[in-house]
Amino acid sequence: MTVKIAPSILSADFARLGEEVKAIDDAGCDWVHIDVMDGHFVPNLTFGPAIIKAVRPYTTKVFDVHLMIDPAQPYIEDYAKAGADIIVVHAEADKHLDRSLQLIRSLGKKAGVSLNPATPESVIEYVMDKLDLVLVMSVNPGFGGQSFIEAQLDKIARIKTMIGRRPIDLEVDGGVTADNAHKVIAAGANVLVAGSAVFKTNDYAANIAAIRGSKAAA
Ligand SMILES: O=C(CO)[C@@H](O)[C@H](O)COP(=O)(O)O
Ligand SMILES: [Fe+2]
Repeated sequence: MTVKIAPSILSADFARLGEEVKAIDDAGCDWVHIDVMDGHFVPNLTFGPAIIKAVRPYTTKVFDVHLMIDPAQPYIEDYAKAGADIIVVHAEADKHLDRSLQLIRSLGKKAGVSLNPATPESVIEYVMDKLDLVLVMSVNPGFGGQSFIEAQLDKIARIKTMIGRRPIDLEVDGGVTADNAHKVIAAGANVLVAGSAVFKTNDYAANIAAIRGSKAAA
C-alpha cells in the first residue's frame, strides 16, 4: 500500500506561507494539510478561506482542509471556492453530519469526517456511503507538537475493518513522527499528517522521507 504524506502547514512559517507550501511540494509531499481553527471548537485560531485562496497558486497538490470549526456547514461553500480539494468536518461539531457530507460532494469536493480521540468509530457507521476519507485525531485538536495517543491505534484498526474494500482514505493526524509512523501504517492508515515532524528542520525532503521510511527500532 502506498502511503501519502500530508504536511500540516500549522507548523510552517506563517510570514512565508506561500513559499512554505511550495517548499513542501518540492520536498515530495503528497497532499497539503490545512488546519482551520475557530477559537471555539478548539482553543486556537488559524486560517480562513482568504488565506487558503492566497496560497492556492503555490502548488497543484491536493489541499486537504481540516475544519475544526463549529458550526462548519455554513462555511463549507467558502472553503470549496477557496481551493479545497478535500473538506473534512468534525463529527463532534456537526449535528447534521450526513447533510454536511452531501453538501461537500455536491460542490464537487471529497468529503471527510474527523473523530476526536474520545469519539468512538460508531459515529460513522451510517454515513459510510457518503465518505471519501476518515481522519482519526491522534491528539486532542488545537495545537501542533503534541504526543501521539497510543489508544488511537486500536480505533484506526477498527475503522480499517469498517472501510473494507470501499475507496475511503484513512488519515491519521497528530503526533506522527518517523519513530511511530510504521505503527500507524500497520494499523491501517494510508494518509499521515505531520506538522512538527516535517517542519522541525529546514530539510523538509529528508523529514518527509524519514516518515515514509519509518521502521520499528531493531
Ligand atoms: O489538526 C491538527 C491539530 O489540531 C494537526 O494537523 C496538527 O497540526 C499536527 O501537528 P503535529 O502533531 O504533527 O505537530
Ligand atoms: Fe489537522
